[in-house]
Parts: sequence; structure tokens; C-alpha cells
Amino acid sequence: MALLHPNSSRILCYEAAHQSDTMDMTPPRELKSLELITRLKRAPSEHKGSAGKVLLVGGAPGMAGALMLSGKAALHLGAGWTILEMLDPTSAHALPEQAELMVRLASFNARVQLETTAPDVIAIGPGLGFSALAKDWLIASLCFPKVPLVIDADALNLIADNPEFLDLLKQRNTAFPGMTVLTPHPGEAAHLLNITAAAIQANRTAALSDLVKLTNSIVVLKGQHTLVASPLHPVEQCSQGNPGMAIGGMGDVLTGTIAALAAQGIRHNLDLWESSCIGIQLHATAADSLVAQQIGPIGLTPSELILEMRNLLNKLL
Ligand SMILES: NC(=O)C1=CN([C@@H]2O[C@H](COP(=O)(O)OP(=O)(O)OC[C@H]3O[C@@H](n4cnc5c(N)ncnc54)[C@H](O)[C@@H]3O)[C@@H](O)[C@H]2O)[C@@H](O)CC1
Ligand SMILES: Nc1ncnc2c1ncn2[C@@H]1O[C@H](COP(=O)(O)OP(=O)(O)O)[C@@H](O)[C@H]1O
Repeated sequence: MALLHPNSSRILCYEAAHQSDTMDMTPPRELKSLELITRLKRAPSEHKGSAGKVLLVGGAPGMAGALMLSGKAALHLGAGWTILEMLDPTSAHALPEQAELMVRLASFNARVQLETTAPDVIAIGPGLGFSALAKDWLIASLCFPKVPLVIDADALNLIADNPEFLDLLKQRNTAFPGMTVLTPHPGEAAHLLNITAAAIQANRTAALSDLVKLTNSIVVLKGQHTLVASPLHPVEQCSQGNPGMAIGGMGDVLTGTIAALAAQGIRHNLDLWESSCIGIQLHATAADSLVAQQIGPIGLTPSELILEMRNLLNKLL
């Protein structure tokens, strides 16, 4: 399994180091977060400011779709405003099929842009790439105070490759505990821990615990039976979900979903941990619901999942 990795001695050490943990480890608790959705019920007087402003960063050339999917998810899961900071110049324009999204061309003044926009939640990573512009936005996001921050995809790879970004992440978590969530798939988790995806999959609970220790963040380890934990919360496991979700863009949708829930949560008494847990379970439950209607597993799309999440959320209010 993991022994094919060029750095196989590191993996052997990793697996050996976790053998005793594995034996002692109690199984993760089952994630049961959907009852929290009632907190999102809106008072008759609420306005878009109550639902919060989500700013999403990513969409480098060739991957604009990733950011659009996150944006569509944020919009349909209830964010008051959804702003896309798009890195691809040819895609940074209003989207006729989703005119509600506010699309901007990301430029090299990320810190000033963030200060001017004053988002309630930032999410960074879907299709972000590894350019100097991507790094500028990641640094500015990590340094932006107080608001919940969702870190996904290439933003995780940038943190894995640049120790100074990991330091910024830790400083952020010291100053604002519980305000940052990372959503790696096993490939990104492997990059962060400098092991293989196979080693992550061989002991997901131990890998998650190492990711929490490494980053001091809330961490969502995606894949079959997604796991979530934080420095303050033991591991919980999502029982829902299915292989119909194995399609590019599904993770981007989760990122936008968590961001939208966290933005509403600010005025609806949901913290980032709770918003992340709801997002994970709603995402997987919606996929199961679509498969039960024969919309998948084959050919289930992230865009269809967004609409099913909206249905479920409104049913559970
Ligand atoms: N429409 C678009 O523009 C899309 C753009 N995307 C972007 O493309 C970039 C690359 O991301 P990708 O995640 O596609 O590719 P990556 O190369 O980052 O990761 C894929 C690899 O991760 C590992 N992996 C992932 N999930 C796993 C699992 N459940 N079990 C075991 N191994 C697993 C596998 O080794 C797999 O080959 C990101 O910026 C992403 O946001 C993707 O989100 C797909 C959609
Ligand atoms: N077999 C599976 N069972 C349950 N969930 C899955 C399965 N395959 C993928 N998923 C879910 O789909 C999503 C895929 O995310 P990710 O790999 O980041 O996609 P992308 O980067 O292409 O948007 C995650 O939420 C993951 O948990």
C-alpha cells in the first residue's frame, strides 16, 4: 500500500507511530448535525445583511468552473451576497445563467480588497492554482482577522508547500480559535502530512488527528465516510454519502455550502464547527436522496446536488 511512496521510510514510521493509537482509539462518533438547521429559520424582518456576505477566491485559468460551483452553492444555501474573486481574466464577468453572483477580477491588492469588501466569511481554494496572485490572496485571507475562513483545494497545497503559510495559519488560529476550517481530500491531506494518499486512507482517524495537530484548525477529511475534528472537538464521522459523489466539483460545492451556512450562522447562532458539520451532512444526505430518486450514482452532478441540498435545508428548517 503506502510503501510505493518514494519516501517509504517516512510512511513506515508514520504507520508504526500510529499502531498503538489505532488499537486504543475509540470509533468516531456519528455526525448528527441536521437538527441544527432549525437555527437558520428566518425572522420575518430579516434582510440580506442578516444572511451575510460570502467572498470566494479561486478560479484560475482552466478552473473557473470550480469557483462558479462554490458560488452557486453559496447562493442556493442562503448567503445574502456571494462575491467571486476570480483569478481567470477571461471568466471574470457577470454570469448570465447566475446573475446573482457578483464576479470580480482578482487583482494584486488582496488585502485592500478584503478590507474594502468586509466579508462575513472568506473561502479560498477552488481552482486557485499556484500563481503569485494566488499566494497574495492566500496571505491576505490568512491575515484577515475575525471572520470564518474556509480553506480548500489548491490553498491547502500552497500551505503544504510553504511553511510560512502554515505559520500564518497557526497564528490565525491562536488569535481567533475555531474560525478556520480546512477541507482536504485524501490527496491534499497527504500533501499536508508529506505522506501518500494510501497512507491517509489506511488510517483516516489518525491522519485527521495529525492534521488537527499540525494546523490547529477544524479539519474535514473528505472521502467515503467524511471525518471532522478540531482542537476542541473529537472525531465525528458522516455515515451518509455515496460514490455518485466521485466527480470533479463535488468538493467545491461543499466549500461554498459551508461558507454560506457560516455566513448565516453569524446572526443565527451557529459557529464554524456547527456550520461545517451541517454542511458535510447536508451534502452527503442530498447525494443519497438523489440516488434514491435514480439521479445517480452514475452522472449525478454537483449542480444537481446544490438544488437538492436547498430542498432538504428548507424541509428541515
Ligand atoms: N470545474 C472545475 O474547474 C474543477 C476544478 N477543480 C480544481 O482542480 C484543482 C485540482 O484539484 P483535484 O482535486 O481535481 O486534483 P488533485 O490532483 O489535487 O487531487 C486528486 C488526487 O487526490 C487523491 N484523492 C482525492 N480524493 C481521494 C479519495 N477519496 N481517496 C483517495 N485519494 C484521493 C488522488 O490521488 C487523486 O488523484 C483544484 O484547484 C480544484 O479546485 C476540481 O475541483 C474539479 C472541478
Ligand atoms: N465514495 C464516496 N462516498 C462518499 N463521499 C464521497 C465519495 N467520493 C467522493 N465523495 C465526496 O465528494 C466530495 C469530493 O471532493 P473533492 O475530491 O474535493 O472534489 P473536487 O475537488 O473535484 O471538487 C467530498 O465531499 C467527498 O467526501
